[in-house]
Amino acid sequence: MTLPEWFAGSSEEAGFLRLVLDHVSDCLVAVDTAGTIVLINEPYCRLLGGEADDFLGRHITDVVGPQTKLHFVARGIGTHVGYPLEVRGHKLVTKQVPVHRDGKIIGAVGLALFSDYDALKKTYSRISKAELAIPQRPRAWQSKFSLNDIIGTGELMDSYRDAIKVAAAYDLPVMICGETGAGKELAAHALHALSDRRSGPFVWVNCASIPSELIEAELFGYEGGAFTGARSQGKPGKFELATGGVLFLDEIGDMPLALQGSLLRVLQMNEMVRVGGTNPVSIDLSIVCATNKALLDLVKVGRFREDLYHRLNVLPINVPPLRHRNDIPHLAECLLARIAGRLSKPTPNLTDHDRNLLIGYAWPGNVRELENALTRMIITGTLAISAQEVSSTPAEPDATPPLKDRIRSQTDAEIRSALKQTRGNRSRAAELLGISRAHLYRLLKEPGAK
Ligand SMILES: Nc1ncnc2c1ncn2[C@@H]1O[C@H](COP(=O)(O)OP(=O)(O)OP(=O)(O)O)[C@@H](O)[C@H]1O
Repeated sequence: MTLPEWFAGSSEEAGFLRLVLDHVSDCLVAVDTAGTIVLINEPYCRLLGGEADDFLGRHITDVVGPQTKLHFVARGIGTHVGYPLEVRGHKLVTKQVPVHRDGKIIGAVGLALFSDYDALKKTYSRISKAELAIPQRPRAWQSKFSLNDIIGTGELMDSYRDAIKVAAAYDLPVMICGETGAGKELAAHALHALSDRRSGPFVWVNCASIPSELIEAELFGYEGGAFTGARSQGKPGKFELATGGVLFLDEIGDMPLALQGSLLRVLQMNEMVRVGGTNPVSIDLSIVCATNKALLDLVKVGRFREDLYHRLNVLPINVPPLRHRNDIPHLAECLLARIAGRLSKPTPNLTDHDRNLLIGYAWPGNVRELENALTRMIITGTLAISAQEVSSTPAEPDATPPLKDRIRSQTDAEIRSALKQTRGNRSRAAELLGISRAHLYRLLKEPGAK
């Protein structure tokens, strides 16, 4: 390469830079503000069919043709990225940008991004295929709430929050039980936000709201043309979308029996096949389920598979119903401020009468019902709860042991049963529990394990 004075120094750096430019397989040319070629690398010389000395010192339009814009760019007139340029029969896609020194334009550099359109087409097709292969992760698949969003004071709420923290610390299936509106979905979001999988997606499915004939495709995805109406390029299911994160199966008690069998197989094998597909895809996610039904009762009447129940119910979280909580006025005050803020209204104060109403009512719809009553209060100015629904004595909290202890004993029971079934074979017991062997060993070594 023949070089301009300012580039032709004999320092090691200048030599190295010259070598780099010659080794770059893309064509590169630089001009000064007059459009005169001051630098040209080997690949461009090869493409033009000459030596650098044949081109240096000549105007760029003489060498590559009148369609180039590089001499304009060198005078500060524009920048061109992805500019198509035909040079001696070669169809290039180029980038032409000005070169600045001390804030002044001193020339321009032209670089071929692609040396022919075929190379561009091939690259485009590779990118498209790679994009199709990567499951798209829309921003929507994120947890929206954290532990801080769970309002509540007192022992009952502390042990409920502890149960979420414990569940978030393990990569084990979690079963969240609680009445409607008590906060099961909120707990699932908080769990994901606390877990090691928080940077992965949080994908939710409501098993009760998807028609049973569609739920399999919704969960496991489908290949193109798997059924009438299927998208031609297929679609990833919720399992694939949740890769690396948490899959939240809400209302698990409403999952059709046939699908329960498929789900169990997927959890046992740790891999799934899309509907209409043949290739198994391995899965890497945590399962969190929620139910407001007594699953064991469903098991007894044959509406929920017992084996699936045991596989999913490894770490239970019981969300307390509102009537068992002794912090209702505090919760109501916090919610009033939150809802009033959202509605851009002043926050009303609770009177003693309001507090008594709140404490005395049974709240069958739990926190959701409370939120609705408070929203109406902000709008109408009065807290209206139907008098006949207010009981004379507030409900007492259950005298159950702390949730942490219940989780521990539940985990122990599951492990004991698995070890019994496998006659003490820990590898097989781990398999049966759907956890790794190392995980089982960790659980067995934990303080309090029986
Ligand atoms: N401890 C809490 N602090 C603040 N808000 C809460 C709390 N618990 C529940 N909520 C709010 O109550 C509403 C109902 O909660 P969520 O949807 O989590 O209940 P759910 O148990 O999943 O109900 P469902 O069974 O009907 O689906 C939501 O707006 C949620 O943010």
